[in-house]
Amino acid sequence: MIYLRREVMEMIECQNVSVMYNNEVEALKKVSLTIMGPTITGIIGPNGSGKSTLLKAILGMTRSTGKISINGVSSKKMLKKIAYVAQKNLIDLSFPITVRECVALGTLPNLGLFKSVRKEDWRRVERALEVIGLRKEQERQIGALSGGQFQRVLIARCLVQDADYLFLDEPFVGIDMVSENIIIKILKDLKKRGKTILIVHHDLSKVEDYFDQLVMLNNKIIAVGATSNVFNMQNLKRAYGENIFIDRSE
Ligand SMILES: Nc1ncnc2c1ncn2[C@@H]1O[C@H](COP(=O)(O)OP(=O)(O)OP(=O)(O)O)[C@@H](O)[C@H]1O
Repeated sequence: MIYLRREVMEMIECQNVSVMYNNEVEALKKVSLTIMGPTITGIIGPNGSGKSTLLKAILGMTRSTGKISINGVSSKKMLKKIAYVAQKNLIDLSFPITVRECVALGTLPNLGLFKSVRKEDWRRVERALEVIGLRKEQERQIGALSGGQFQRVLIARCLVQDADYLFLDEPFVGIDMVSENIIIKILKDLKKRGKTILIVHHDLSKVEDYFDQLVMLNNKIIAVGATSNVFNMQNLKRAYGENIFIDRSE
């Protein structure tokens, strides 16, 4: 059998993208960048530097000026191709839904209105639960999971959606090391399968292990490119200030 590798180059492009909240906070100032895929790209910068806003602007969740395109098409027309996991504190864990049902929500963007989840989709749900190691917990309510387990469920929902792009906002905050390692392994595997992954991240000690590319922000672009070119003291000081300290010890 001959396997043909997909040679389409994925690309996210922002040209002069600005976001102003309430006519007073300029969260993004004329941000221009190109993210080539498949890659795992980290978006880093201090608190309030516009990291989440950048994801939301690409997703059309916040009003922006400038031009944002994915593979040359306006990003708003590409939303079906993007799976998004918001910051954990924005998700209602008291919603009465089981792990299995939560993962199955990932099938909805590809279903027609009022259609129910198909048999083959439930098989994809089973496989995703297997990959994240939570098959035994599938009938549990999501509110009864640990933070790390819940984050894994959200990743499983993205796997089921089978989107080309994955946007994750602070996926590793407040989770255990086992879950973090499982998630990063899955993400590296997804990259090998051609996905382009954007992660808002704040733990600088992991940056070199996790990301091929970096977007360093401080409301404007400080640097963009390969992690080996961007992640240096000079850029870090420009983004975070002179007192930056990185703890690389485990
Ligand atoms: N909905 C909103 N209304 C008004 N201001 C907002 C809104 N969302 C974000 N901001 C402001 O825009 C700026 C950028 O916020 P954003 O959440 O994008 O930063 P961030 O880098 O993701 O921050 P953090 O690391 O703290 O999560 C901040 O000053 C924030 O207070």
